[in-house]
Amino acid sequence: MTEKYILKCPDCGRRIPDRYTNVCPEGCTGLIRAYYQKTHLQIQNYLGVFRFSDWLPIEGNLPSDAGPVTYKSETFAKELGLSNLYISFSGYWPERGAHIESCSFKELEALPTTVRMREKGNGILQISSAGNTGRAFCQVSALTGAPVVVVVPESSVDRLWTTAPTKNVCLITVEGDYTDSIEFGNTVCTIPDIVAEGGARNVARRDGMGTVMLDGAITAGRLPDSYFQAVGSGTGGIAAWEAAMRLIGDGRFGAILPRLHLAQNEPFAPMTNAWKDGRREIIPDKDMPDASRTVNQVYSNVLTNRHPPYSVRGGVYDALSATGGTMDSITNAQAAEAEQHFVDAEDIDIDPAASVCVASLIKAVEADAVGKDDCILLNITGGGYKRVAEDKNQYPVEPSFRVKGGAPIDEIRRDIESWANTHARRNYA
Ligand SMILES: Cc1ncc(COP(=O)(O)O)c(C=O)c1O
Repeated sequence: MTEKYILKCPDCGRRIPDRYTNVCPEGCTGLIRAYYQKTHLQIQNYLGVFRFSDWLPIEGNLPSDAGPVTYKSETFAKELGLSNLYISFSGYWPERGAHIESCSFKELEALPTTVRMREKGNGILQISSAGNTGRAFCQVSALTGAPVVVVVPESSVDRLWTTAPTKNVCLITVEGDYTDSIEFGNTVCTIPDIVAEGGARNVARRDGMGTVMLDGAITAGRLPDSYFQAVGSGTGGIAAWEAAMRLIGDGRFGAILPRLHLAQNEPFAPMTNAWKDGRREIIPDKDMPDASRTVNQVYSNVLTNRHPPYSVRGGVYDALSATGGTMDSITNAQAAEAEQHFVDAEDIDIDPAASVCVASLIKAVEADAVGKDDCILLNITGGGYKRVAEDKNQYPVEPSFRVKGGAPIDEIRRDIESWANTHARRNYA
């Protein structure tokens, strides 16, 4: 291999040229994966996530110090009786060197994705989000000037802010939930020059998230025995598995895949239900009955994806199978209690999704599902909201368009087209 990386389809094995390609041109459904020329990871002399450029599907980088930060826990670990608990924190906590100002690991996806579009694509990224992913892409747009179209439920609009002013964001709010924003986002992508970011299918997104596992293994000096994360789409779990396979190939971090412990939030836990039933398929009536009501009853609504990449080849089911993984579901009360416990011990506020993850660790410890001396990587996927508000200005992102209940895109198509025409060809950093 002479190129830095190649893309391959897991279904037909075909090698795919990267033109910001997220699906196999043969029509296969599996998740395309990136294979890197360097099997030995060398930390690059950049800041943040770009330190791991060897294993990111990009050539360049961005001047950002946002990246995952891993440290060995003392207080919380002691309270749980764990001797080897590593916390990977993706958020804002400058005292620990954590500088993700949009406060979640979604910025680890947004940074390399923006570079990949600049290098391999030729369009404006479109992102549908329950809030955190949208905010991450707005933040990267504020940093680089890259144009983005973000679609969120109206109720999430307060989550859309940046720490620098944005000039190239087209924010569209829709009446409804996360699924409604995904559906409207798909129609927005029928407009020329607007390109779906790709979600779990986007290798830059997965490998950006996979840097949590890389940073964790480098800090601990080995692959962890267990990895804990709260999931909505499960992309972070898939990414952790893929990164762990690369680390095994590197040879310096051990030869055993970490066991994935993924958690969802009751009463919306379709992947947990399917996995516990031993199924590769999610059966909507069985695994997420009354979804439009239950998605509004959870502690963390970023975990309410109704179409997760669970069954597809290279998806969550395969990641769990390969790692001997587990799936748990956490009640709102367990999440709230775990959050308080974590905040008191570690002294930083965390995202509700991270609280779900902390609760799943506590349950696993209580059930002896992990050993007291196991090397454990706890992915705190978001936090530091209070901390960032103390240090930084926060600029709300104002909606450009507000779409009322099920209104067709035709009413605003021309306006979005003209926005795209004025923004598509602007250069950005
Ligand atoms: C803070 C936070 N944690 C966890 C998740 C779940 O991530 P995944 O897409 O890997 O399931 C999300 C999704 O938006 C999130 O915002």
